[in-house]
Amino acid sequence: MANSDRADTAIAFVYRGTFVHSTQQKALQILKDALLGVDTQGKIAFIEEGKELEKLSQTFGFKTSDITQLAQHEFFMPGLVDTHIHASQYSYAGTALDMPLLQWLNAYTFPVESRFKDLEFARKVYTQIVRRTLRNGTTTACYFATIHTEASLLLGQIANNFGQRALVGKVCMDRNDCVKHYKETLQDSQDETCRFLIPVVTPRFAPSCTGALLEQLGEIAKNNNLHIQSHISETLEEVKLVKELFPESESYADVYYKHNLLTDKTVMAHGCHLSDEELALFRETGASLSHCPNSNFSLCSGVLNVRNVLKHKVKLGLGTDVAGGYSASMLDAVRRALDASKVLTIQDPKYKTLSFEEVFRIATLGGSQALSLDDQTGNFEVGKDFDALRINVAAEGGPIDLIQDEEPKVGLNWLK
Ligand SMILES: O=c1[nH]c(=O)c2nc[nH]c2[nH]1
Ligand SMILES: [Zn+2]
Repeated sequence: MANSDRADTAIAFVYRGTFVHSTQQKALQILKDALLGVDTQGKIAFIEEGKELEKLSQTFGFKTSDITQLAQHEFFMPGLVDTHIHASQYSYAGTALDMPLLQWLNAYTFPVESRFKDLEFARKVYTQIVRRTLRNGTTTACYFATIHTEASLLLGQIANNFGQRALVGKVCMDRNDCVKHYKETLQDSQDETCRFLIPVVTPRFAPSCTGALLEQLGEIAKNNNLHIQSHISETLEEVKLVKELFPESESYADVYYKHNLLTDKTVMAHGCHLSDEELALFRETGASLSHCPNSNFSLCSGVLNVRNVLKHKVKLGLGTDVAGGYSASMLDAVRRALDASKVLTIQDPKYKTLSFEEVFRIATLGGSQALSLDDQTGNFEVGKDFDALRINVAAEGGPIDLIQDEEPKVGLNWLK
């Protein structure tokens, strides 16, 4: 939209100062002394250099006295996007990390998740996780809830009340031989997914679902143009199990593909052990991956080769994967993603370590692309929602000690 068209919308806020974000071309762009206007719908009306003030105030009809000036040590950045987090598992985050995935699910996860039929327990945990992630700078989250529809709806309501952009999935699973009461019938899983408002169709992962359920979920997603989320190729043991359970499929990715669950609105967590052929299938279908390094280290699952994912032009976001990941902070996910990349460089010195700037992009713009929300959020482009964090690196009692007279640097320590 041209500025003259945008001028028709009333301006609610104008900020002047430093803006840091990513674009397709630049992993990290620092705009110093920029002016950003937000319209009454919360959308970015303009972002231009400070020297354009006169022209902008005439075009958009705001007074210079209305401008909010950021302090020297402040900047705006886009809200962080957590592309994979289990809200229900927050109740035991930071504990129970002494087993690999399949055993961990049976010993800890399923028994805890089965408690979410109790709405008061659900309200308590879901309020805490939404509060905590918002405090950590996560303005958009793609949540797994549990198999319970009412509690999953409650999570959506709580996120909405706190002002967090949330995709919420009622978990679907009609196969669970370990905690026998924590599963649904095929019919219930289908009916409850349809009853759930704005659902993210959420088959837990292929081993928890029969082919019949995967097929129904693929149909529901297709008929209603819905987002889809699941897990894929997190551990080698899981890959082997999927081969046994779905012998007719060529690969793990093919299981989802055959059931119409790999689309341009799909986000799959992990993908540590995907082959190049499977990555090509992701690229072809427009499906994306959520890189969850804390979880991958904590459950000893594997190390995602992010360079290879990017080389295959697969959309990629970052996820905390609470509680396989012990931290609900996306800043932790950024740090772990860098660690994971360095592990690969240690193993093969020719591996080009990811830069901080690249991981910043994956945590913001990449996440919005992975969730197919990049028309609304992810960076400071005109027309998108103003979805931002105001960072003060010199905040009283904050975690950073500034060296006098130095220019503020963008690094890994602006948030606790
Ligand atoms: O990290 C994970 N957390 C889970 O809850 C889960 N379920 C299936 N696969 C999973 N992986
Ligand atoms: Zn997960």
